[in-house]
Amino acid sequence: MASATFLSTLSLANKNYLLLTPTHACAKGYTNNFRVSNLPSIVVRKEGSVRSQGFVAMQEKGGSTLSDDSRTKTPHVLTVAGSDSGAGAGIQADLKACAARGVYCSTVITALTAQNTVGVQGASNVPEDFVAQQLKSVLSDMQVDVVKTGMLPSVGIVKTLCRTLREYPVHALVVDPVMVSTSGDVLAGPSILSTFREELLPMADIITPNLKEASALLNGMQLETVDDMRSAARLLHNMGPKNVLVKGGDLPDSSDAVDILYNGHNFYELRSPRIRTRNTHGTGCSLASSIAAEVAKGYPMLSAVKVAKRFVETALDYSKEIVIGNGPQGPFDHLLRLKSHSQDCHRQQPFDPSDLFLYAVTDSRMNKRWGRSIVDAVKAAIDGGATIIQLREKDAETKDFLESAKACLRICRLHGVPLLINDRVDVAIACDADGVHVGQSDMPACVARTLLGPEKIIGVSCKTPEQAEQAWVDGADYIGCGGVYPTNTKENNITVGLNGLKTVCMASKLPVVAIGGIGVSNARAVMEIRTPNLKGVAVVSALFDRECVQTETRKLHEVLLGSNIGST
Ligand SMILES: Cc1ncc(COP(=O)(O)OP(=O)(O)O)c(N)n1
Ligand SMILES: Cc1nc(C(=O)O)sc1CCOP(=O)(O)O
Ligand SMILES: [Mg+2]
Repeated sequence: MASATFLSTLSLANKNYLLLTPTHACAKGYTNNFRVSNLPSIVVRKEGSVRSQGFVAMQEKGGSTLSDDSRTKTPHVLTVAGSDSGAGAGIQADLKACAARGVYCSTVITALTAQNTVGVQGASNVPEDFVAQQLKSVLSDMQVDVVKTGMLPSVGIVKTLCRTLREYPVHALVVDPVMVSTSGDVLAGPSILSTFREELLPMADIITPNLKEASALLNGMQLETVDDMRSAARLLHNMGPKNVLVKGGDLPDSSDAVDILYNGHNFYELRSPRIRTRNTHGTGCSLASSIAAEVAKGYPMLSAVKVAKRFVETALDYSKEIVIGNGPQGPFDHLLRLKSHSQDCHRQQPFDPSDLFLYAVTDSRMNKRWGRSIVDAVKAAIDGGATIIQLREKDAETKDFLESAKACLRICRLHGVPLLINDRVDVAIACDADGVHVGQSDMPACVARTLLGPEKIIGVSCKTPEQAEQAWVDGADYIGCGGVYPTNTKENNITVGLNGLKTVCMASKLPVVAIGGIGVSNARAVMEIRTPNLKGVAVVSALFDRECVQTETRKLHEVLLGSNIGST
């Protein structure tokens, strides 16, 4: 193995950074029996603040040379567990949890189970030597940071794992001592207990038993109170793991979910409100995998447990209503995406450029002047024929803006009209709007895209072909081009005129909506530049600085229909 001092000779091309040696790493909590090839490196600024955490790739066992650069390594969890055909628990839950927590997850399958939300209908163990082969395949090739174990159905498989881990030590071992499924089916019998106690637990950085598992490991000890959990944690700690997390989810008479973490010195009582849901299948596997994921990223154990618990609770809460399977214990959604929306309140359609036909952009000052609420303004515009709405509330307090946006969204969803938020990506995310419109000095579209995901609509204001090209590169869906005419609505706005509009349209790979000083009197002239990707007009004052928004919108709608745009 490369010596520890060898690492301290490392330096980066950029002399402003230091690479922490194993001594530093140990001080940061990386104290386990990791192999040097997995040694986490922490790059810090000279003045001491952590810049990034990563892992330096080193030559496999026995090597004393580092790889030729200081590429950061993807945190990697290897799960050694059983397959759940229903995909709520086991290997499948581990993969989803790790993906959700942003770490790579490889898999060694110990057993196949025929399983669903009703229970476990069948199980078949993978032969020991094939478990050994899978372990070797992964550990001899990939730089695994943390091994997480789930269903280990035979003494032979536990022994195989322990033997392999001695041969290929990793940074940390997270043991979820799975014995009984949530449905009550036995996944690892009592014969396994002594091997757990004698071989596996002493190697573990953390074990995560629930009350039944803790009781089984402690020869049937009664666990009914939080004090009992503390006693159990202490007794289990005596068996050798560095940390014990006794999960109190099954504790009777408790409105909170209480877990006890014990590290041999301190007890931490981790409480959170109990989430009432049938969708708890796979909670234990997901929690252990999430802890493994956070440890793989370099978090100390207490932080890893807290973050993992918060993640699982959020996912459970989010998934309260999802319905998968007919049994009593449904899976939950790790990626927070399956939440059911009723058909009429969830935008199902991808962005349709023809939605830009009559684009109504609100203005808080105008609404105030005419004594109408933003919700009433939006309703009236939709009734008049607006095909897309943008909330451009420059003076609104964030809290009020969010509330109004939610109310407007309900109306827009009912009518199938997309609702975008001007400038405020945070508000768009918070209310689950259909997208945002950003200008050249707002959040860059590529960043908004990362935050909003691939499906939301992003519009970008562009006055030049170069800006239009950048909007395309950044992943925008459309551009707004203006000011076509002078406007009082936006201060110091440069007017590009019909020629400028045409130039941008011809250069743009994205659909275009024209904006600035447009109303009933000139909308036709705008559309008559007749470039195929000019799809409509965006209008503020000609709709909202008027007594009757609905009437003005209807008039503009008629003009636009007359100009036969969007059809070329
Ligand atoms: C459809 C549409 N086009 C252009 C704009 C202007 O956006 P921006 O340049 O960010 O200016 P503000 O609207 O934020 O003042 C727009 N809002 N909508
Ligand atoms: C918000 C906005 N953006 C513009 C641009 O040129 O990008 S012009 C503009 C104001 C449009 O308001 P009205 O329809 O009242 O002229
Ligand atoms: Mg803006």
